[in-house]
Amino acid sequence: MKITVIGAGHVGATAAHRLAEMQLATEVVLLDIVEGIPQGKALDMFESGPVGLFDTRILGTNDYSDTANSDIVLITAGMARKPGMSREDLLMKNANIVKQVTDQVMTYSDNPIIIMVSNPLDVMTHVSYVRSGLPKERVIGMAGVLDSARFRSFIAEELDVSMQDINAFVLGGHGDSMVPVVKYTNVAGIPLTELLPQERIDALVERTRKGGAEIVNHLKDGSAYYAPAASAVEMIEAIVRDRKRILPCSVQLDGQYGLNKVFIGVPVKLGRNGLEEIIEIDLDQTAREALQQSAAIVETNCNNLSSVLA
Ligand SMILES: NC(=O)c1ccc[n+]([C@@H]2O[C@H](COP(=O)([O-])OP(=O)(O)OC[C@H]3O[C@@H](n4cnc5c(N)ncnc54)[C@H](O)[C@@H]3O)[C@@H](O)[C@H]2O)c1
Ligand SMILES: O=C(O)C[C@H](O)C(=O)O
Repeated sequence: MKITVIGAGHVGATAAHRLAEMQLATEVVLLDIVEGIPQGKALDMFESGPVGLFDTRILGTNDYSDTANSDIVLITAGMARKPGMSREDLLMKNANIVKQVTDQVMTYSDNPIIIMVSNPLDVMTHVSYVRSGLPKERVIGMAGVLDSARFRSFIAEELDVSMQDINAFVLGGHGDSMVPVVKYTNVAGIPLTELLPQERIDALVERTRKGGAEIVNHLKDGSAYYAPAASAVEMIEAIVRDRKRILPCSVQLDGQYGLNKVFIGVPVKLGRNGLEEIIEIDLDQTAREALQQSAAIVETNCNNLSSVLA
């Protein structure tokens, strides 16, 4: 198994190290446009092998030929936002980066599974899907796992219970219009609505929606990376180990939820073939409308990119 991580910044480097420690690949390639950074970080990670107890080879490079025949490619290249910015403010710059990165990846790997991280997430997944020519099962965006992890961590803290017992789904686009689905949120099977009053649930939902911005406002010069990297690696682990995990991911819908040809976060089954099934859950009217609103924003942003995608 060969896994390439494009972008050796905060998310990319953190994910590469985690992939190596978990021995999810025999070889991890870390590529960045800046000379020296991927080489230095990869060597540093490799040297942690004897104490981290892993044998994964890690190569840092600026040369796409080193990514040849990758099974999985994690794309984290691009700008991160700063306080006051929305993820959409990154649209044009990152679309050009993701387009160029995808073209290079596809020059050296015939049939990789691409996991997108760069923002705005759903639109960048669309860009990579269009440029790569890969089937939709092989281009998947990471956001729902992160947004759900945030919601789960806030619920665990509020109830003073183990994170392990919290199940939650956050669907929709990875933006202010994301859709935390309280109906499917439970603590060891007990519906959240039986454990918390509605106003506390509303507060946790609101904090989840703004979870990315909360961290940007602390960091001042960049965005979250520990939870995002862990979330991307959870998706990769499901694929590498053919776990058939049900995780919320951004995938292209084909009529499900009344939506067509748009990338949006929904529950899917992830296994060796990438996206193995889109799961259509019953949503109440408010959640269904919120999902459709979220999808409309993604569609508008994709339409604004026709010149980049030409
Ligand atoms: N989907 C999510 O939930 C999620 C979570 C966190 C971050 N993100 C996004 O991920 C992206 C990366 O975030 P980060 O914190 O790692 O940023 P970062 O600035 O730390 O790293 C980005 C890296 O991309 C590299 N890069 C830029 N252009 C490139 C190119 N053409 N080819 C190769 N590498 C290139 C930069 O040199 C840099 O090292 C951002 O767009 C951010 O918004 C998304
Ligand atoms: O908030 C950001 O810009 C980064 C990422 O999308 C996040 O949710 O942490």
